[in-house]
Amino acid sequence: MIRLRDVSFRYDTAGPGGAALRQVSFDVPQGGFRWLLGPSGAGKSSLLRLLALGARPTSGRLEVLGAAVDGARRAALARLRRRIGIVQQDFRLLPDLPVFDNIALPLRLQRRPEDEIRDEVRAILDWVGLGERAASRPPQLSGGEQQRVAIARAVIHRPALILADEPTNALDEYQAGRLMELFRDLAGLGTTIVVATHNDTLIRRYPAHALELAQGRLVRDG
Ligand SMILES: Nc1ncnc2c1ncn2[C@@H]1O[C@H](COP(=O)(O)OP(=O)(O)OP(=O)(O)O)[C@@H](O)[C@H]1O
Repeated sequence: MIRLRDVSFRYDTAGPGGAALRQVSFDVPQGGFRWLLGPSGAGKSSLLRLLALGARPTSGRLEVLGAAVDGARRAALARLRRRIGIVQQDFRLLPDLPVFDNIALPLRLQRRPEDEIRDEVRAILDWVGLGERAASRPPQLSGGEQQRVAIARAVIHRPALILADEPTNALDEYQAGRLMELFRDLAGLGTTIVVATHNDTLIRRYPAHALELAQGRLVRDG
């Protein structure tokens, strides 16, 4: 469950009048899927950053997974963050760690036993078609392969909320379709999912409730 009420956000470095989000209000129920749309600079990444607890609103009220973010202690935010899976536009993989360990990170943070971790990582590596690349380092992979590692890392710990910024931009149509089917299955199991994209073909193929931003304001919720 996500709830925003009159959320505004301005970067510390922004000039006068340069708010990235202006009085944005919406709800997403648990298990809801939302496209996040809008032209470049509209505020999509900024909104995802707030939802990922990477920054706090400048004003307004934000609840993520049912918890109020304003005033929450850092330890509480850190616990909440572990229930969120994030696919960033630039993947943010650790270049010196093998693919296996990149994907295992969220499970290691949960202190899961190593034999369980091995089984889970192997299964998801097969699902993303990278079963043979477990020992490779991210810089040895293509863009699409790196994006699939980032997706695997975002979903492996079965987060309650998935936030994805252009998660298909390096994928081919077949892989993008499989990702959308995974998202649909996960939403059906109660995962809340927000996906920012410019991919019109994908949006047409998978029509869903959309949140649309323009110059930091929410101009569509439906
Ligand atoms: N680190 C930053 N410091 C200052 N201003 C920023 C920063 N990041 C983004 N902005 C500004 O905030 C506004 C919203 O940017 P944001 O990145 O959220 O847009 P976006 O919709 O995600 O764009 P894109 O589709 O290009 O990724 C823009 O005016 C941008 O210039």
